[in-house]
Amino acid sequence: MTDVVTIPFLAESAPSYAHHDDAGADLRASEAVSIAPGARALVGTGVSIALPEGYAAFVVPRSGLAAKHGITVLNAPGTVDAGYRGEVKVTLLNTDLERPFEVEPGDRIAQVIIMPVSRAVFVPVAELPESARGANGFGSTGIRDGASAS
Ligand SMILES: O=c1ccn([C@H]2C[C@H](O)[C@@H](COP(=O)(O)OP(=O)(O)OP(=O)(O)O)O2)c(=O)[nH]1
Ligand SMILES: [Mg+2]
Repeated sequence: MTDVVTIPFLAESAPSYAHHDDAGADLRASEAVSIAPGARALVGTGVSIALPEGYAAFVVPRSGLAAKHGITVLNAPGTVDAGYRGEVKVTLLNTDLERPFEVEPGDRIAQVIIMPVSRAVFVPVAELPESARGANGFGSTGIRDGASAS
């Protein structure tokens, strides 16, 4: 394990890593919420953190909830700024159009990844340096090898 970042938190318990080498620490719901089919809900975690300057925390979905229940994080990755001292919340979306999803307090509903982030200085220029991709994007390379892009 390298680059251990110390993060002060306010709560009964911290986000927790299921394994020592996991990238994501699980966030627990602090409240019971029923999410109707196709609906979203802002779910509290009860946790507030103080990230060191130069870091951010990204709230991302758990694959098991996505694959088994159609639950995702609507704004993934949710961005927690270093200066944010409020409660970390998770915007869950129930993509299942038939079954509601029940959140109970303590349920591990999402995970948070702590990352160093660069601070940019945006500099206006007359033209940008050339690149192989240029302005191509949004499917320009296609999906299947050997087929023309569409
Ligand atoms: O999934 C998330 C995303 C954000 N936040 C908190 C921490 C973050 O620092 C703050 C603002 O997030 P963001 O910048 O994404 O939201 P905004 O809509 O731009 O709000 P603001 O105008 O407050 O920046 O909300 C969360 O708790 N969970
Ligand atoms: Mg913002």
